[in-house]
Amino acid sequence: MDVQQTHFSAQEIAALARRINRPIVLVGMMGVGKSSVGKRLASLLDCAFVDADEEIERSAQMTIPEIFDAFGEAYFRDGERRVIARLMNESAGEPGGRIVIATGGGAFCNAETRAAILDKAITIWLDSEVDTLVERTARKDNRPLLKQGDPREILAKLRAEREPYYSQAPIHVVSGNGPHVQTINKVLQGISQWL
Ligand SMILES: Nc1ncnc2c1ncn2[C@@H]1O[C@H](COP(=O)(O)OP(=O)(O)O)[C@@H](O)[C@H]1O
Ligand SMILES: O=C(O)C1=C[C@@H](OP(=O)(O)O)[C@@H](O)[C@H](O)C1
Ligand SMILES: [Mg+2]
Repeated sequence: MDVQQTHFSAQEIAALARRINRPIVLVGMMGVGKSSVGKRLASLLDCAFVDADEEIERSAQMTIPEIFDAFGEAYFRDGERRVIARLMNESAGEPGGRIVIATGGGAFCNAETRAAILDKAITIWLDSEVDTLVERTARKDNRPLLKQGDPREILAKLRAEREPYYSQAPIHVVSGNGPHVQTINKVLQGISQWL
């Protein structure tokens, strides 16, 4: 994403990037935009981007649906916990400690993972209405939890169950139906105000 598309000047974004001295971690429901917003945010801040789901797939040499199919959700959650612990530690090696990490939607519900992220990162809860989550998750067929019944019911139930965890993040950004840049502007503003 180009700086020109945001509400910020290149100088303002560079100055903000210099103030960031630890990982930025995106948490929130499936389809809220953690992966796609995270990638664009990292490119604007000129730092590395890691998607925890992709890391799990890379180390298992399997896709997430294949992992769920072959070994079940508990196995996936264990891998997810270990991968995020590793990413939180490795981020110290990035220039200025800056890196953007997109988590999978369930990761922040694990107490150990949540404590590590809250302790070491700038944590941003991306949040959307259920209708938006339904529409966005329907675009890709790679979320096994949504195959277990009606996706809208599952998303609404998980969103309500997980809100007590997500709401522990110090920065809350609502991602509406507009383009990515609208969410990015709110994220940049949220980080700037919180730092
Ligand atoms: N703010 C946004 N505006 C428009 N589309 C979005 C936005 N955030 C995400 N999307 C789209 O929604 C879908 C799911 O986004 P993704 O980043 O994979 O979410 P997550 O990683 O949180 O599950 C993708 O097609 C993505 O391009
Ligand atoms: O919410 C969840 O429990 C999950 C979210 C997915 O990631 P996204 O949030 O990036 O879709 C992925 O980790 C897995 O399918 C489980
Ligand atoms: Mg994702």
